[in-house]
Amino acid sequence: MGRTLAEKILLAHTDADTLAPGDVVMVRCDVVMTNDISGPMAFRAMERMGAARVFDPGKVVIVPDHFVPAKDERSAALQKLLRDWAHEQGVAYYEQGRGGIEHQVLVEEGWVVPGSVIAGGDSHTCTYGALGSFGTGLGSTDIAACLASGAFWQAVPTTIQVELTGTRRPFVTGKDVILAVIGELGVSGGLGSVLEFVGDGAEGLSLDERLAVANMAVEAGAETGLFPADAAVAAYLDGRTTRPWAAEHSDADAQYEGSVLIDLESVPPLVALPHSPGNVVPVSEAKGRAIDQVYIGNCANGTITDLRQAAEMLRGRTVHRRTRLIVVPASQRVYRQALAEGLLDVFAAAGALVSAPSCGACFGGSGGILAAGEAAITTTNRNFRGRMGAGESSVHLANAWVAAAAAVAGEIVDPADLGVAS
Ligand SMILES: CC(C)[C@H](C(=O)O)[C@@H](O)C(=O)O
Ligand code: SF4
Repeated sequence: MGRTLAEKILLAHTDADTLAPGDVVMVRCDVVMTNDISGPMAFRAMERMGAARVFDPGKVVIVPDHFVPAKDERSAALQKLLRDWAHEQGVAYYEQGRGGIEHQVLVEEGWVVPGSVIAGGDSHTCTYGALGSFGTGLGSTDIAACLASGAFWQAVPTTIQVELTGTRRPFVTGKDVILAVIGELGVSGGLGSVLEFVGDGAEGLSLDERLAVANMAVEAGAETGLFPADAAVAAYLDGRTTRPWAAEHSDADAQYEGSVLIDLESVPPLVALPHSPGNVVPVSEAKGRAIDQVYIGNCANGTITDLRQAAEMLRGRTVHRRTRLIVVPASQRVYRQALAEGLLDVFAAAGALVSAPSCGACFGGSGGILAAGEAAITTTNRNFRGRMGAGESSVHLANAWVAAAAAVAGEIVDPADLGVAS
């Protein structure tokens, strides 16, 4: 019987001769990643396990990103612990100013290659599926086990095939593709599964857009979201990594748990209404909702592609007087690229605040917390109640075109109604 891409990757990382969905197998990791929240917890768990050193310093990456720059004494202490630990263990460490949000950093820095297994102390480790890597988020105790032994227990997931066909309409991005999928599957429809994206519509997504899609696989409950590696991935990795890799695909007779077919021509720009990423409606149905804060950033949609879209919408325009706009490039590389392209000046001229690469307000950490009664539209991936601040605030999720258009209008609008500034 044929195997899915996920089964092939996992099998290559176990000592087993065969595996099937539901089997619990010990999987070797190629990379273990953790951050300033999950890291310190994992280090303590590692100590309790009696492990003093990591299994392989060349395979461990530490990225402080959730509370950077340190927002208070506590976050400063956590970051000091992380920094000291990383240096003591001799593992890779991306200091603020040289890194950014963990997932963007790992991809940019060539840690992520097709066919690899990456264990991350963060639920959006599934982002790496954009490059055909089995990236998966684990709890801190599992991360501690990975740091100490280089392996973790994984229940072999089933695979749901998501076929994307056709051409996208204007102002429709990878964000809308994944919102459409979550709208269809629901927030737990992917539990115990991997989402595998195939079809001409998947191949037509740029790498940045694939990152946005894979990133939100976990919002459908999935273990990860996989794109089989293709020429676009090969081109991206060229000169970026020395890690060996090979492109794999699911066999033609592989067994799927289910399938979803999305005709991209029928997908308009979408908005996930408060308080669930599964609460998806066409932007036309969200029109007219007043917006206090627009936030363009996060590990799903803080890429140069997102910033270009936002800048195109904002060039020569100003942010509405009742609204504030915060733009957070996902990494220092994205920041510098945006600077070189003049995008940061477009934002500043429009009256937006450009912040340092960080998780920032995405999870209510710092730099843009919402007050009770406030409404936001963001390019982030979660809009649970209280996610960005007060329990009585509300968050809408959308792509960068829609978010930037809302900043101009002071309310949610269809970006097509506004058009891009000439
Ligand atoms: C705090 C952190 C470990 C968490 C996660 O695991 O995803 C965060 O990044 C989030 O997006 O909620
Ligand atoms: S940007 Fe947001 S979603 Fe991504 S890792 Fe940071 S807190 Fe989590």
